[in-house]
Amino acid sequence: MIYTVTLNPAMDYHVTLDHLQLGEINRATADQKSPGGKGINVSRVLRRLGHQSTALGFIGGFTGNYIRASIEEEAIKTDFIEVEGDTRINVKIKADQESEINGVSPAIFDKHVKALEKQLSQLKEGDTVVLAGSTPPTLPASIYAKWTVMLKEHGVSVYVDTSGEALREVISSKPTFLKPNHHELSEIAGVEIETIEQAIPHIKQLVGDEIDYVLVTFAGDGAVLATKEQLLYANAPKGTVRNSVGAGDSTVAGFISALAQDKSVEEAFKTAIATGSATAFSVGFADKEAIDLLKNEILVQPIKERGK
Ligand SMILES: Nc1ncnc2c1ncn2[C@@H]1O[C@H](COP(=O)(O)OP(=O)(O)OP(=O)(O)O)[C@@H](O)[C@H]1O
Ligand SMILES: O=P(O)(O)OC[C@@]1(O)O[C@H](CO)[C@@H](O)[C@@H]1O
Repeated sequence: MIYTVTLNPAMDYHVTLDHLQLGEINRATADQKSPGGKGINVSRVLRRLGHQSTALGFIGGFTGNYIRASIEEEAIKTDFIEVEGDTRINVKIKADQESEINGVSPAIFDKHVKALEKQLSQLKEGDTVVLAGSTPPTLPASIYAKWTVMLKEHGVSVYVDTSGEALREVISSKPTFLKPNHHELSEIAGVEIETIEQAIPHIKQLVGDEIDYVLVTFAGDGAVLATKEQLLYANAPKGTVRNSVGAGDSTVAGFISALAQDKSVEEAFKTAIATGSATAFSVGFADKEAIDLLKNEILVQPIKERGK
């Protein structure tokens, strides 16, 4: 079974306007709400790719009810822990450029964490868990690392997509899969990384730290996937970006989907990038038809390192 964990879900409120004028009243030309948070997005894209998953995490209040109802409507299983405060609202502004204001998590207490840990402790060999998104400020940044150790001891594959301190902390717990974008890789490495060439030693270091799959995305400039045996590059297909919210989550879902169908690592990488780009080129999330079409535009090739 596949489980996604979203500790800090959100009702995403997307507003479109021609131009954002700070310090003025801005009037949207369109708006839309959607259930969000990285793990929840992974569950939604997995569903579109034909896979069932159970969405776990903390939800509360009217926004929490909205999230549960909307994703259950998409036939996604949920087993959320209820918290007292309202799940946050994240504002996604699409004007001349994209801007985001992510809200604050409701307080999460020990009893909530214990309830989630009980669920996670029941997972078995062969299960897959996605730990995705920010960790609420009332929880230690080491929480993903702690759970990764416990889950891997139970034979569970652990996919992690997070940022900041939680990302730095999780590396030593050896998750199965890590998906930093190049800005997050810079944070891990402590140096600015702008090119694939600059990224390679740091990506190899993560594989050396015994992470099975390290997938680093460079938005429209392609991506690198490293395993112990392979170092691969994939181009990103060309297209008009309509919405980059959830593109990274779609990448994770595409990778899991292909491996769940016993596809090769190269095919999983190609599916991951096609799924990420199909979402970037869509108004909402990618659908399977768009993903399959984009796969034809992606070439996965080994990276030849200088002097080797
Ligand atoms: N300009 C683009 N052109 C084509 N594909 C894109 C573009 N931007 C993003 N993507 C697709 O989305 C994937 C993830 O993008 P990115 O590197 O921005 O990761 P991220 O920051 O985790 O994403 P998110 O926007 O969800 O936070 C890329 O690997 C690519 O497949
Ligand atoms: O604040 P976090 O947890 O880092 O990210 C949350 C978020 O921006 O990520 C998703 C897109 O990846 C959105 O649905 C959601 O609003």
